[in-house]
Amino acid sequence: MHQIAVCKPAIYRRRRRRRRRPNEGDRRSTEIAESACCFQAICDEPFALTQHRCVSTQIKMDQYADPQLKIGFIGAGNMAFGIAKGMLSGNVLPINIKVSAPSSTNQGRFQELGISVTHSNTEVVSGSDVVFVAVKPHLVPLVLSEVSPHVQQKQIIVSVAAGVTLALLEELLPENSIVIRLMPNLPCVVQEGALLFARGANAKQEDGAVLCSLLRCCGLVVEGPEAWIDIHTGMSGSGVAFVYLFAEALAEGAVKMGMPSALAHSIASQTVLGAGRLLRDSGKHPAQLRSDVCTPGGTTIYGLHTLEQGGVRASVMSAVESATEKARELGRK
Ligand SMILES: NC(=O)C1=CN([C@@H]2O[C@H](COP(=O)(O)OP(=O)(O)OC[C@H]3O[C@@H](n4cnc5c(N)ncnc54)[C@H](OP(=O)(O)O)[C@@H]3O)[C@@H](O)[C@H]2O)C=CC1
Ligand SMILES: O=C(O)[C@@H]1CCC=N1
Repeated sequence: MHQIAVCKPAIYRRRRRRRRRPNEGDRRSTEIAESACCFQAICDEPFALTQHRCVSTQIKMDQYADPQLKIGFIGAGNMAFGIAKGMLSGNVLPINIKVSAPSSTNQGRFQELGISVTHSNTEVVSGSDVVFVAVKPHLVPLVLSEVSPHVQQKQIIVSVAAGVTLALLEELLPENSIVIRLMPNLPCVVQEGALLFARGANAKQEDGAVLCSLLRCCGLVVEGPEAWIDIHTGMSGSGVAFVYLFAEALAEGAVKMGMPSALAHSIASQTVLGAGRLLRDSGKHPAQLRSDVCTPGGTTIYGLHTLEQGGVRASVMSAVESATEKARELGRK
């Protein structure tokens, strides 16, 4: 039996809400009741992950983050920025976020959002309720040994580092620390991320709910067993780059056939976006949608035949496999 928290069903994702002020409680509870889109469910079948609307509701979670929560990021790179940007489109306020990094190289874009920055990791940890560890995987032991003396038991420590296991995180932090392992992806920055998290031994359902409430505007947020995190890393964390490669190749094909490059790239990105939205929002299997595009004897089936001859399906499956294996390998180091 897997515990699955689906925080943001696709059906609601398009309804953007303006940022709320802390005391807009009444309107918020009405909206929560209306949308009922953030809940914890117990599902027997992993297939429920694809349903976006779960199955049997057990605990209804607070849909919005506590506006008083203090959020810290250790690391000011691409992923920290993506998550912070996604959070700000919910009801998290920039004054409640602090980011640390050794250099100022990446701090400017956070400052532009009104987020405060520092070079001190311990300052971030000391002032935060939830701390995101967003440094490269090999730096996690160094960073956690530095901040560990400042970690308190009420804090939630969330690592986004590929391959770094809950067991290692728990070993590097004080006993009984609340630890969550999260694998996000870059489209969090445009609120279209796909995020999977697993709770450590001391992280309760409520801690998962707090994380969901913070991430609810980053995209689809799902809880699953830790064994799925490396797979999600290969399919979705890294998978975003596989899709970009496909988009680039689409555009290059069009350039080869004589279309101007800028137009080709613009149409390629819209094609990927449109195909993705239709796939997600229709709930149809990709094979069904593919068939909807194919006229018998028409252009698409000729193109698909060429792709199959090139082994694209096997290549993509192998890409997910090798990225997953690499994540597992990082975890064994
Ligand atoms: N990029 C992605 O799409 C995804 C990344 N991840 C994970 O996110 C994590 C971060 O990746 P990403 O954002 O791409 O990496 P980046 O290289 O963009 O950013 C790394 C950040 O870590 C900072 N840093 C380096 N050393 C320290 C230190 N000792 N203390 C505090 N901060 C430090 C860097 O500082 P400075 O700014 O000074 O260089 C930089 O801001 C990785 O573990 C990765 O596995 C997970 C999913 C997707
Ligand atoms: O390439 C990486 O290692 C990270 C993890 C997933 C996406 N980027």
